[in-house]
Amino acid sequence: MGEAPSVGLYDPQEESVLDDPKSRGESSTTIGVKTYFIGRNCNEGHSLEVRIFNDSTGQWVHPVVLGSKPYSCDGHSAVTLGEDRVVVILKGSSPLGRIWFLEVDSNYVREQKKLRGGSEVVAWSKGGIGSAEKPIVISGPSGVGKGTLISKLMEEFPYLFGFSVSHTTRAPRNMEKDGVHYHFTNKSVMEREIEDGKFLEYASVHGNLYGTSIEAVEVVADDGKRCILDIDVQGARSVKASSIDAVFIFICPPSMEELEKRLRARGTETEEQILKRLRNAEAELQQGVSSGLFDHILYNDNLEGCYSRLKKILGLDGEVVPDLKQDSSAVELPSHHTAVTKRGDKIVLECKTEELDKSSENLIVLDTSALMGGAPGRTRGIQVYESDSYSDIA
Ligand SMILES: Nc1nc2c(ncn2[C@@H]2O[C@H](COP(=O)(O)OP(=O)(O)O)[C@@H](O)[C@H]2O)c(=O)[nH]1
Ligand SMILES: Nc1ncnc2c1ncn2[C@@H]1O[C@H](COP(=O)(O)OP(=O)(O)O)[C@@H](O)[C@H]1O
Repeated sequence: MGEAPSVGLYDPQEESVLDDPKSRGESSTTIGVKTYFIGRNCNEGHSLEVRIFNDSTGQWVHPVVLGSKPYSCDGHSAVTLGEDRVVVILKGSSPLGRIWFLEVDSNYVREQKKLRGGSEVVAWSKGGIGSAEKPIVISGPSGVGKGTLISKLMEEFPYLFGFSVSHTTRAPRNMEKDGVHYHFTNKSVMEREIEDGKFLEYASVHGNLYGTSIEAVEVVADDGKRCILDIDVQGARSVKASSIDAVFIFICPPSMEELEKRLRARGTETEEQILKRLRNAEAELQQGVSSGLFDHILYNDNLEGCYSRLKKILGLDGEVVPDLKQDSSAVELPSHHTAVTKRGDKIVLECKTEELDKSSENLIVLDTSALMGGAPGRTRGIQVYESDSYSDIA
């Protein structure tokens, strides 16, 4: 294992060590020959920045940083978890979540390194407490009724579901609003954002680019809702190959004639676009039905019947509608901790609480033994509980 460099802050201008990182709120954690320095950047709204010292080469590296960055005003603690990630626990007010993971050698990071010609890459993933419900991916040919079914679901259960607003380079239709139905963008901007690692998946569909940004899914999860993605079969395949664990649903038309009728009746496409969509529908249907990619295939013959079957799949057909909100029974993480230690899979925070003018110490345990997901999405499955003493923590 490499030794951490003499403590100090790297000055990108000077390429030299300046002062003690602790005095600037910077943490350092070592995995193998690399030490990861994580500290806030006051020039960039207090986002946490990452730089790496490679002990074997004696070089400092500024990695490509993927994912949304955490923000911290009051400091943080960092501990390694296995050989592939660092857990970062923020102090102070953190409306967007207190637990973050910096992946340094996960499958996703290795893939991204390869795509970027071997450059050093790290990726942030926000931590999710408890096991939030899986996102729902809905695919199917144009005009089959995906949007109609999703709208019905969102109208009936607005507090349970949130729609992942995709980016697209196609022109808006009459009634479509930017930021609501899609984020309308152009090809060069979207290609640059894809290059910057801002998208969970993207595909060229009917001659335009479409993609789901990491942020689109995060916004829904931050709202404590279950995310619905309306994406094509290529996008569904990318999501399936990623760390995101989702429910995959494919919607089929009763016949090609009925599909054509619905597309024409919608009246949103030109004749040329309708013909292109119908041509593409054949291949989509074949892949959707036979690829084994989808967990459920629904025939949208009669709308109400199809909607009922969709609700059944999602466990919404009973009298008691389940509370799909994120685990509300979880212990709240206090805004400050005084020390952090690691015991196997468990991270223990020592916290001081001030109540009725009395201060007491307690231990908050973050159990990471059943983590799921990870960058480019969330890392879910953290269990949080209180403990009276270290001896109770197995
Ligand atoms: N891969 C991918 N496909 C998307 C995304 N957003 C929409 N699509 C798909 O793009 C296709 C065309 O969508 P759209 O232009 O809205 O037409 P519509 O399906 O006829 O309503 C549909 O199959 C959508 O499911 C996305 O973010 N990623
Ligand atoms: N089961 C159905 N029967 C008849 N028309 C339907 C049905 N489901 C949807 N439609 C209609 O078909 C058209 C296409 O539906 P839409 O939801 O826009 O499809 P998609 O989002 O899959 O492209 C819309 O005009 C919609 O009202």
